[in-house]
Amino acid sequence: MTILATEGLTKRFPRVTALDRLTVTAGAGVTGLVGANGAGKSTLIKILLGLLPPTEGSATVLGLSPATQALEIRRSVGYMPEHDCLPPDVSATEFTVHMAQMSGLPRSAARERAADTLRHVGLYEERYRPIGGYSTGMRQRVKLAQALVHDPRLVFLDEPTNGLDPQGRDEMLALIRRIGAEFGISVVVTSHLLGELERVCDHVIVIDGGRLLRSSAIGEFTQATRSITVEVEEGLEALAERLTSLGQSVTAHGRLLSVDAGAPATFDVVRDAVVDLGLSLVRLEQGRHRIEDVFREESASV
Ligand SMILES: Nc1ncnc2c1ncn2[C@@H]1O[C@H](COP(=O)(O)OP(=O)(O)OP(=O)(O)O)[C@@H](O)[C@H]1O
Repeated sequence: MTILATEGLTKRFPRVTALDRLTVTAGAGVTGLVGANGAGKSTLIKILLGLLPPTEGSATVLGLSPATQALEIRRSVGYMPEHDCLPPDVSATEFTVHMAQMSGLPRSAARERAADTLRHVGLYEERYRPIGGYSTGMRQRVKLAQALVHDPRLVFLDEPTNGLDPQGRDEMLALIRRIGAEFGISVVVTSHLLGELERVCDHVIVIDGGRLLRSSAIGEFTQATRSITVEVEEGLEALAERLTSLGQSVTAHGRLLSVDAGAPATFDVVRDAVVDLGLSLVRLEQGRHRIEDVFREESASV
């Protein structure tokens, strides 16, 4: 089943072309939409929702046209925007019930759905507190709840991990996986980090400067870009030398080292080298790729 398709989709603003003849399709499941800041991700979502008209080209969402069937699309699609303007003086329950009613549910059904949805996103205990006192992570969950409350077939999540600490990010990613796997709702989720989407997506679309760079199943991405990122407080050069002498392929990116992880043992080799050299480890992560790395690989392989 195709959940979205674009054909030559172009959006020109007076000073910038945000989308440039984008032709892409995505099927059911969790799709990651990846691109650096300004790549055109939010513009694409807004066009798909019928909130912005394209300059040229066409698109469909769940087989519907955003140009002529935006209301039908909003009935079946949820949207978690990147920025929020949540009212500070109402509770998550009041807000989510209100959003459910806005999408056509009667009050009693809206209350029931809001309670269920808030429980699913992990906001049940705090649901009667005013949103003004919520942390960033809780606000993100309110935004997610309002996107899910009308039981959509598809949700667009625009940068849902923005502003979250590592634990909050992990929790949000786990929730996204559950939305796709347990509730059977298709998800399109944006991020500027391929590494975090790798963990939850079935398919990834990469855009750069409004153009399609790549669209593939996640397996093809991870094979092509598998690496380990390591950051130490001091002694990065010594670590790079040690790893190179151990036969590892190492690239420095400022304060970070990226190590090709061809073999499963590479992770242990890096950890042992850090310990042997007595370095203080800040970060050691598998499979976190900056989007720029994918761009480099793509242009190198052209
Ligand atoms: N309403 C607008 N008027 C003029 N330019 C705009 C408008 N909306 C977006 N743009 C420009 O279009 C380009 C793409 O923006 P968009 O918000 O779609 O990118 P993005 O990939 O979502 O990045 P970010 O994560 O930073 O929001 C940017 O150069 C942005 O400045």
